[in-house]
Amino acid sequence: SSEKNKSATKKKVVVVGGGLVGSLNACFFAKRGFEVAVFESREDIRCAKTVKGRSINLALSHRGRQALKHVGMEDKIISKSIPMHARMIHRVNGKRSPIPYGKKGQYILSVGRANLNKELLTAAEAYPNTQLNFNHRLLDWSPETGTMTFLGTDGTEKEIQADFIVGCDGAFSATRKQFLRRSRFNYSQTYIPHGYLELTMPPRNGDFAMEPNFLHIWPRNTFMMIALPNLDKTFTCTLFMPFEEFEKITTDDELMNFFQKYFPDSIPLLGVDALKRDFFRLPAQAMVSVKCSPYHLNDKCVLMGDAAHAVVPFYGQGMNAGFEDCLVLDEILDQFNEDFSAALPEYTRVRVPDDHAIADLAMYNYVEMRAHVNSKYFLFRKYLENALHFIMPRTITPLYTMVTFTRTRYHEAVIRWQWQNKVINQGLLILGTVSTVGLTYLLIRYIPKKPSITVEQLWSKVLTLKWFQK
Ligand SMILES: Cc1cc2nc3c(=O)[nH]c(=O)nc-3n(C[C@H](O)[C@H](O)[C@H](O)COP(=O)(O)OP(=O)(O)OC[C@H]3O[C@@H](n4cnc5c(N)ncnc54)[C@H](O)[C@@H]3O)c2cc1C
Ligand SMILES: COc1ccc2c(c1)CN(c1nc(C(=O)N(C)c3cc(Cl)c(F)cc3C(=O)O)c(Cl)s1)C2
Repeated sequence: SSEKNKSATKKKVVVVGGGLVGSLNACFFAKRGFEVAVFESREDIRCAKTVKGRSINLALSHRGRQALKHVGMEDKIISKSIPMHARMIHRVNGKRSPIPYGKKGQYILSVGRANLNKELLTAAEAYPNTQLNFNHRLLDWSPETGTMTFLGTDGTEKEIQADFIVGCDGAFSATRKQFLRRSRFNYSQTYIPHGYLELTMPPRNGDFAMEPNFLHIWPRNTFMMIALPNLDKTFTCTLFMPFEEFEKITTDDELMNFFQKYFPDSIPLLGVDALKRDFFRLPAQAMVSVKCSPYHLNDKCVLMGDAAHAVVPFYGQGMNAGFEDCLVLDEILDQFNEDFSAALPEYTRVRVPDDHAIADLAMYNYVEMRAHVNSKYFLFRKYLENALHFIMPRTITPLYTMVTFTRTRYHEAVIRWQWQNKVINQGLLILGTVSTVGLTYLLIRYIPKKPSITVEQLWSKVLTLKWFQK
C-alpha cells in the first residue's frame, strides 16, 4: 500500500540517548514520518523512582519553548512548571532585592528534569513509527556501513543497521568517538574549577519556604547559590563552589560556619539537619564545557545537544540550546526537502557558530560571576541595563534578554551586545568629557575676575598665622 511504500522509502533514524534532547528529537523525526528507534543506556526512568546525579530542575526559556511547541508539547510542559518573573538577590545582611526579568509577559520556567524527560519519552512513544529501547549502551558504529553495536544489560552485544544516526548521548558521547578519529574534526573540552552540589529546601508550614515565582540567587563572588522552585513546594538549591573549597568542609561545624558566613538567611530555611545531610550525601559534581565541529559526518550522522556542545550552566541555556538544535535542523530539512547530503552541511554551517557562541557566553558569565559579581554589582548592572533598555528600547537590549526571551541567533546576540557596549562606553566617555568641560567652564566663568585677595596679602596672612603658632 502507499502507506507501506511511504514508510519503506523513509530512512530508519536511530537516536542515541533518550535524555532531554534525544527524546525531543525522536518526536521531531517521528513527526516527519521516519522510522525512529531510540537507544538509551539507562533503564526507563518512567519506571525508576528517582534520577540521581543530574540537576533536579532547570530553567526553560523561549528557545526551548518554541521547540516544544513545534511538537505540541509546550502547554503540557508549562502546566507542570513554575513561572519565575524575577530574580531575588539575597545579600549577606539578609536583605533581598527583586529584579524583574523584563516586561510582564517575560518570565522563565522552572521545570523538573525527570518529569520533562518522562513526558518527552511518552510523547515519542505515542508515535506509531517510534520504538524506545532502554538498557542499550552504544559501544561503536561504522560510518561506512551504518552498523551500530549496543551492549545490553545481560552483557550481550547487539548489532543494528541505521540509515541515519542522531547522536544525543550527552557530554561524554559515544557517538562522537567516530568523529574524533577523522581528520579535520575539531574538539575541545574544559573542566572548570567549580563544582556544584544540590540541597533541598523543604516547605515551611505546608507552603514554599520563600517566594515561589523567583529565581533566588546568593551571589558571593567565588561562591554562589541559586534556588529554583519545584511543584512539591520545595526548592532545589544549587551551590557552586571551587572543588578545593568543598574539600575544606569536612565536618558539620565547618559546614555551619561556612553557611553562617556566606548564606546566613538560608540556614533556617534549609533546616540545619537537612543541610548537613544533603551536603555530605553526594560529592560535588563537575561541570565541563565541550565544543566541537563539524556536527555532521557525511549524510550518515549528526551530533545534537550536549553531545555537540556541553556548556557550563551559568546562563541556564544548555537544554534550551539543545532543544533549539532540534528546531533548527527541522527548519533546514524543510528547506532542503529532507536531502540529508545538503541539509547536514548546512546545519553545521548555521548551528556551529551559534552553539559555540552560547558556550562562550556561559563561560564568560561564569568568569564574570566568579570575579566580581556580588549582590551590589549584580544589582547595579541589572538596573543599568534595564534603565538603558527603558530609555532606548530599540537600541539597547540586555544580552540576557536576547538570549533568554528571543530566538536571536546566539552569535548575532553577541555581536549586538559588543556593539551596544561600545555605544554605552562611548556614551559614558562623551558624558564624562562634556561634564568635565562644562564644570571647568562654569568654574572659570563664575570665579570672580578680580580676586578678593592678592597673593601678597595671602602670603602675609600665612606668615602671621605661622608666627602665632610658635
Ligand atoms: C547543574 C546544571 C544545571 C543546569 N541548568 C540548566 C538550566 O537551567 N537550563 C537549561 O537549559 N540547561 C541547564 N543545564 C544543561 C542541561 O542539563 C543539558 O544541556 C541537557 O541535559 C542536555 O540534554 P542532552 O539530552 O543533550 O544530554 P543528557 O541530558 O546528558 O542526555 C544524554 C542521554 O544519553 C544517554 N547516554 C549517554 N551515553 C550513552 C550511550 N553510549 N548509549 C546510549 N545512551 C547514552 C544518557 O543516559 C542520557 O539519558 C544544566 C546542567 C547542569 C549540570
Ligand atoms: C538549575 O541550575 C541552574 C544553574 C544556573 C542557572 C540556572 C539553573 C538558570 N540560570 C539562568 N541564568 C539566567 C541568566 O541569563 N543569567 C545571566 C543569570 C546567570 C546566573 Cl549564574 C544567575 F545566577 C542568574 C542569572 C539571571 O539573570 O537570573 C537566566 Cl535568565 S536563567 C542560571
